[in-house]
Amino acid sequence: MSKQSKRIEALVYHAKPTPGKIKVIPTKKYASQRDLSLAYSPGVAEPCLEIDKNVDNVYKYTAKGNLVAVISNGTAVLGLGNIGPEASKPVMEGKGLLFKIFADIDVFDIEVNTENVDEFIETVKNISPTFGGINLEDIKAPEAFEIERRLKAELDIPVMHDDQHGTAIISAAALLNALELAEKKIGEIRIVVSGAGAAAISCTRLYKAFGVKKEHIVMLDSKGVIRTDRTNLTSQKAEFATNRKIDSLKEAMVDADVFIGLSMADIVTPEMLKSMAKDPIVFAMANPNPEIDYDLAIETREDIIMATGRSDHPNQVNNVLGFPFIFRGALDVRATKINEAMKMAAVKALSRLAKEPVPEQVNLAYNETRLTFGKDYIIPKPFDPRLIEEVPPAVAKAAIESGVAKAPIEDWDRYKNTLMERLGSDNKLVRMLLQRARTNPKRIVFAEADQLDVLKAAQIVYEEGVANPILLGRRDTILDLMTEIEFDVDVPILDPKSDEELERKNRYAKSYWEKRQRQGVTLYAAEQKMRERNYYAAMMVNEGDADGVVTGYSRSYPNVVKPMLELIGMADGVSRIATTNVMITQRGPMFLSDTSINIDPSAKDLARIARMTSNVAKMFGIEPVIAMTSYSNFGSSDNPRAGKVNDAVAFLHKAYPDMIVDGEVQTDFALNSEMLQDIFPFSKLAGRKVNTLIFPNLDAANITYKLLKELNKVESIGPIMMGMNKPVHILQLGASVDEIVNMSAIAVIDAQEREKRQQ
Ligand SMILES: NC(=O)C1=CN([C@@H]2O[C@H](COP(=O)(O)OP(=O)(O)OC[C@H]3O[C@@H](n4cnc5c(N)ncnc54)[C@H](OP(=O)(O)O)[C@@H]3O)[C@@H](O)[C@H]2O)C=CC1
Ligand SMILES: CC(=O)C(=O)O
Ligand SMILES: [Mg+2]
Repeated sequence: MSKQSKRIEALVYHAKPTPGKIKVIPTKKYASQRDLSLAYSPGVAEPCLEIDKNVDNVYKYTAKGNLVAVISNGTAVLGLGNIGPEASKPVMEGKGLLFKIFADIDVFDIEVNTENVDEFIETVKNISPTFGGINLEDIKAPEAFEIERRLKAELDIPVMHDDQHGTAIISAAALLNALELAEKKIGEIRIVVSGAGAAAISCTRLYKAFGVKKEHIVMLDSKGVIRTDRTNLTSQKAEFATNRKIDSLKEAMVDADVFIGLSMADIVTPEMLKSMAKDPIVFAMANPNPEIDYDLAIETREDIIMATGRSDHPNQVNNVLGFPFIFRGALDVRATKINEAMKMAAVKALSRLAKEPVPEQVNLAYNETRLTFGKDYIIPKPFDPRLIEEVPPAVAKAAIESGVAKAPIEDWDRYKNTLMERLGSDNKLVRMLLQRARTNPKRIVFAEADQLDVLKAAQIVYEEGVANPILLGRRDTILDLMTEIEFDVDVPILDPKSDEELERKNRYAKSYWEKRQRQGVTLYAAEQKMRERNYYAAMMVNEGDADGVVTGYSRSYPNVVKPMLELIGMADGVSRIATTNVMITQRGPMFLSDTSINIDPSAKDLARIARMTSNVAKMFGIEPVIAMTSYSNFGSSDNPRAGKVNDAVAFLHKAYPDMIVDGEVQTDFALNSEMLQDIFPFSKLAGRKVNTLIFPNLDAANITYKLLKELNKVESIGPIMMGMNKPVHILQLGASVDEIVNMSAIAVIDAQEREKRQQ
């Protein structure tokens, strides 16, 4: 994507469909008059009085305990400088979004219109009763130091200037790991720090606390090397002034072991890198563009360990890895501060996590076969679900031990469970899916691209780099719609009904005819068939002109399945196709099968459906725990309908003893592990969290998934086709744009998986 189109993409992302990135959602019922009389006057007076009696009750009756203020005055926004409060708002909203998706913390972003330190402090103090914590952001040095120091002293809720401490924590964890790889001792390294602002000063202080020697540090600001003989240094800069008689970054870099960039883009040259010591460690963390381009640095030195603040290269050293989890831990024990012990605990947790085996889910999200601790993986990835399990408990423990926790945790297992559940209902899986598709996009045919929603989805997957769409349908309609939605790019458009691309169409017809000429198909009939979009799309995949198909938006499911089965067929060893839907529920992703194809599957079919669904769950990086559902429990009914499910279970237990599957079981027992454990302790599901439900027939599966979708507004991915010979994915009639986008990502990943298996 060109710089210009990235720019437009970013602007459109922020502008549409609703300006900005954050909104407020009520957490209580508000449907009836009764609800409103509780939510507001008169009912609301009761919690007011309770809080008036005891101010700590504010944590019990209001959102304070989970609410963080992200506050800036816009004086040091990323590496963009002093661009003012309004221009800083997108960054602050962005932090709000990250707090929410990574740690389920709610945020109000607050942009304050003052550069005066006293006024700023007064403003924050005056609004602090609303919040459980204060994240100061993008405030320039040296004012940032005084603002943070005074607010910490004067408020009894955690205050952290993230550019200082978040960055220090993440980069220290990465530095410790990089030094381990380079086999260098922290007490011996020579380090150059470019930048002497909020981030650079705090990072360097923390490195010193971990053992870097002061005499081994050279720090630079916009005026050059900070030397002891320079006049008018701030006290923070003076802390790191060097006795060495050098003037420039170029001189400082000679024989340095580590470069820390917290200044601005493109100030480091390849020559400077070449002059560094063996196995140099370079953290170029200026945002959005680093001190030296990642690729240039890698090309320049083979032995480099390189990190940037960006997400599009390995080793993203960015405070996003810290603030959500640090505040989570601090809020959960009602810490009055974020102190050194808590910061150190976060550093250690992050550094340790990078050395542990990476869960398959993370490999899948980044399309890596095996991420392992090494030069390209010195710090965990932001999408790693272990971050919320590991970092907040470490921070919370340190808060308790250092005596700043007002509500210490007693049951740590329970706490860890609540942390996991916090992320259960978000759309993490969808993010992972799109992220993974993006790493190796495939050519996907959209067989109904002349339908507005299908075309919109094709536009999104194109612009997000999820897939390379091929648009099939009436050319004029497609072109008109493309103009309407400003999808102004050069993607292939093919119209099966027209006589364009006759050579291709004839080729498909001939190939189709050759396979079926002894089944009564004439060449003429084959040519006619190729005018039909689904036949044409299927032939594109068969002939290797596309990697997958997404279709079915405007036709009934069976009408689309038929041509796909006829042309593409089932995969080797498969005797039945089926579908599964992934429902993104409060308790996490749930696989429901078979939602679209087999009306009344036999016991053997049910076993096959369970087996195929198990494979799809693994493709998502999820270890399947499967309940074979019914209206009865473990033989409690002798009706053949329940018996069928029981037989399927018996077959699976025998053929696949390692599969975690059991039943027949009612859905309430399946979903309530304690109840199951109490009454059916012998079950393989007892004490486990079921994530896959296999239904006894199509009625039950289809009704359940649609009910969840409509009544509970549960997001659904699918129906995902299982058992086809090629990546063909069929939408439900009238699927939404989001559903089509998700399905396209599935088609891409399906194609990626098949490619991997062939290699
Ligand atoms: N990856 C991450 O997670 C994070 C990255 N950052 C990045 O760090 C940078 C600084 O942020 P922050 O500390 O908050 O901002 P500040 O405004 O507090 O500090 C900026 C510092 O950069 C110095 N500087 C400017 N130009 C140069 C130059 N050519 N050579 C050396 N130093 C220079 C300034 O010098 P002077 O003192 O003379 O003005 C100042 O000391 C930004 O690019 C920001 O995006 C920040 C936080 C987190
Ligand atoms: C990441 C961040 O906080 C910054 O660049 O300022
Ligand atoms: Mg910042």
